[in-house]
Amino acid sequence: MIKIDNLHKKFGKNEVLKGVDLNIPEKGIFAVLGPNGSGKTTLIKSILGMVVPDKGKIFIKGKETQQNGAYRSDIDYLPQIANFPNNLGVKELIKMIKDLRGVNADYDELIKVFKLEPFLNKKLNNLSGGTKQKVNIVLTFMFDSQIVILDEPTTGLDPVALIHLKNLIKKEKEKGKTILVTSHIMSFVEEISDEIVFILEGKIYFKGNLQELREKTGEADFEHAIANLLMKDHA
Ligand SMILES: Nc1ncnc2c1ncn2[C@@H]1O[C@H](COP(=O)(O)OP(=O)(O)OP(=O)(O)O)[C@@H](O)[C@H]1O
Repeated sequence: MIKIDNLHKKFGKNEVLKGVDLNIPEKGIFAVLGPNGSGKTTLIKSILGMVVPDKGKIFIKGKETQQNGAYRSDIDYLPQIANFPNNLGVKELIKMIKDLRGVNADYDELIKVFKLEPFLNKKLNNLSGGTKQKVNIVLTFMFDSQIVILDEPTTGLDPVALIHLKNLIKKEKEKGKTILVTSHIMSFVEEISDEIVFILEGKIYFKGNLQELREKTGEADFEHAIANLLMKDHA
């Protein structure tokens, strides 16, 4: 579904991606993990065409992304920091994004699940961080693309909203979607992920399922297994 060949990206002298090779098959939840600043968002933005790599190729469904931007309409994206226009109301924003995208959007159920009805006519700058994130989630999941990319989707969510988010992600996977997610919340990653993709020193240091991760690190506990990989950073 997503194939990345020898991807390089630097910002000034800061070499962030140093030859990333990655193959993400169809259907499943793939967690992109790594230390702060390791390049998770840079990798995601490269897939989305929001960062232009210095070298390397990205293929989505077999088609090279740099040659045709049309593939982007096949991806639903939840950004780490959503910069909403603050003077818009929630309902107006939802409608605006729907019209911009120009495809079918289904948001009534999502608004209900995340209990956003009381906020529909409120301006975005009057909302709490967690409520803004719920709006961010609605804007992502109201579409029905084959690929879903979620950059830190749990930020600011209360435990009830977190449960709804997890159910939503699992439900989307059952529809056959390919979901890429970054998060620093290990219990969340452990519960939802089929595979872990771990970035270290600009490359994919590990890719495999939870069992393979346990075997590689010798740690039965997921959080300790990830910490074990993270500590390789300081070796
Ligand atoms: N537009 C940019 N200009 C300059 N440097 C950038 C830019 N975007 C990212 N970087 C740098 O690239 C490195 C990787 O950043 P990135 O946001 O991809 O990391 P991350 O793994 O997502 O981090 P975190 O876990 O903290 O969210 C960092 O050192 C960051 O400062």
